[in-house]
Amino acid sequence: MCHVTRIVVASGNAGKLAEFNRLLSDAGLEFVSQRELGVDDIEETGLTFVENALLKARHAARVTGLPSLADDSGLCVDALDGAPGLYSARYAGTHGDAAANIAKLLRALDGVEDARRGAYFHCTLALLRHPDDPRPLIAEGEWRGRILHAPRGEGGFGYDPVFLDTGTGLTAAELDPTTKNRISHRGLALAQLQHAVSAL
Ligand SMILES: O=c1nc[nH]c2c1ncn2[C@H]1C[C@H](O)[C@@H](COP(=O)(O)OP(=O)(O)OP(=O)(O)O)O1
Ligand SMILES: [Mg+2]
Repeated sequence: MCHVTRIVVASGNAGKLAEFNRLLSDAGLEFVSQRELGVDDIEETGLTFVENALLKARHAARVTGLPSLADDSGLCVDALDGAPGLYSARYAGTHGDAAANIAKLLRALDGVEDARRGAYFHCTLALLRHPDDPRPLIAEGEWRGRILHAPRGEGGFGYDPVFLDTGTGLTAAELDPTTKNRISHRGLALAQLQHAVSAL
């Protein structure tokens, strides 16, 4: 007998889902995206990453009856006092318009020298065993780098083409997916939850 635990990944972001699929290829677990199960995106009304991650995870768990994993993440730029941060997905107005978000970010940093273009990606993950789980598992990760003056690379999603990983000298969009997962905010956060996810 083989018992397969299904977990809903509470995200509508195809880039995140691809990264989760690669990270979560453990035997005995089946990860299903919320869209495949007919779960719609909800409004992210929280004022913190953790609140938004919990809102998304709870909604997906409630609709599907499955344990759920949600990710709330963003890019925090030093010279912009942490903006776009929590509002990264809707920075330029339309939710998830990466090209417009990048254009707005590069405009906001126009004339700022390299030494002052530091930034980090933040990721908060929330894992709920059921919608009313009173002790959700939370994990966080950060990835420091620098914002370039123009996009570079074809991989990844979101702000990846303008985010330089100073360790490798490559943008997040130039890194191969396995390397990005090993060093990224999302990969680091998920490493903390792996054990709990496997024990579900
Ligand atoms: O590794 C990353 N590489 C590039 N950009 C990234 C990354 N991680 C987060 N980001 C950006 C994309 C989006 O502008 C925002 C997340 O917003 P966030 O609300 O968490 O996700 P989302 O709305 O795209 O999908 P969903 O809420 O359904 O999971 O930060
Ligand atoms: Mg979102």
